[in-house]
Amino acid sequence: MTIIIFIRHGQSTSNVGKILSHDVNNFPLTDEGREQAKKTAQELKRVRIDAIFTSPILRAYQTASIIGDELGIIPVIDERLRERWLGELNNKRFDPNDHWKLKIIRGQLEVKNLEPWDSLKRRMVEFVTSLKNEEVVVAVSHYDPIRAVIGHILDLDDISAHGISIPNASMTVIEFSSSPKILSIGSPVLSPSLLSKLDRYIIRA
Ligand SMILES: O=C(O)[C@@H](CO)OP(=O)(O)O
Repeated sequence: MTIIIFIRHGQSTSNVGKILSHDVNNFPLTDEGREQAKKTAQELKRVRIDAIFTSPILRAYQTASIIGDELGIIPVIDERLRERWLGELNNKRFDPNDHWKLKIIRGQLEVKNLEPWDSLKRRMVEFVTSLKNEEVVVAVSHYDPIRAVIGHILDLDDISAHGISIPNASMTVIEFSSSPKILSIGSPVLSPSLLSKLDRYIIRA
């Protein structure tokens, strides 16, 4: 069994500008995003962390570096954690009140080269199943890829998982075994109930 703590990167300039981007070297963390990452790092100090993996994309890598500095762990880049390939939506603004995904499902929008939901699920599950047993791993990724892990476990398609909220720098904790368990979704803190489930990994309650 492996415990994976998926962390969505801290707030970035792309989030503030409501821009979708799979670019690697654009859209850094904002000052708020750096503070969010530091707060999450303080939470993570409460459990034993064996490794940190991160998406190569700047906002995620910066988040992982802030956490790694606090925990004394050097983050390892893993391409499977990268942002969804957005095709012709890349670097485009989106309106959260008239979401592009709803437009697609209603046949009002077609997006060339958008990475399919099944591809997201496949690469995220490949990442999880490549991890060593009995490890506690931090994985810094993005909104859609983390939703895809939840979608895999709950057997939800992209739109059926649309309402899942994964705030910046939040923790989605998965106990991965032959029957995976979701221990938290988009949580800003490790709650006492969650810590009780991680009791053998706790350093400081
Ligand atoms: O832009 C967003 O809302 C999401 C989409 O997956 O990306 P990120 O988590 O990188 O902000």
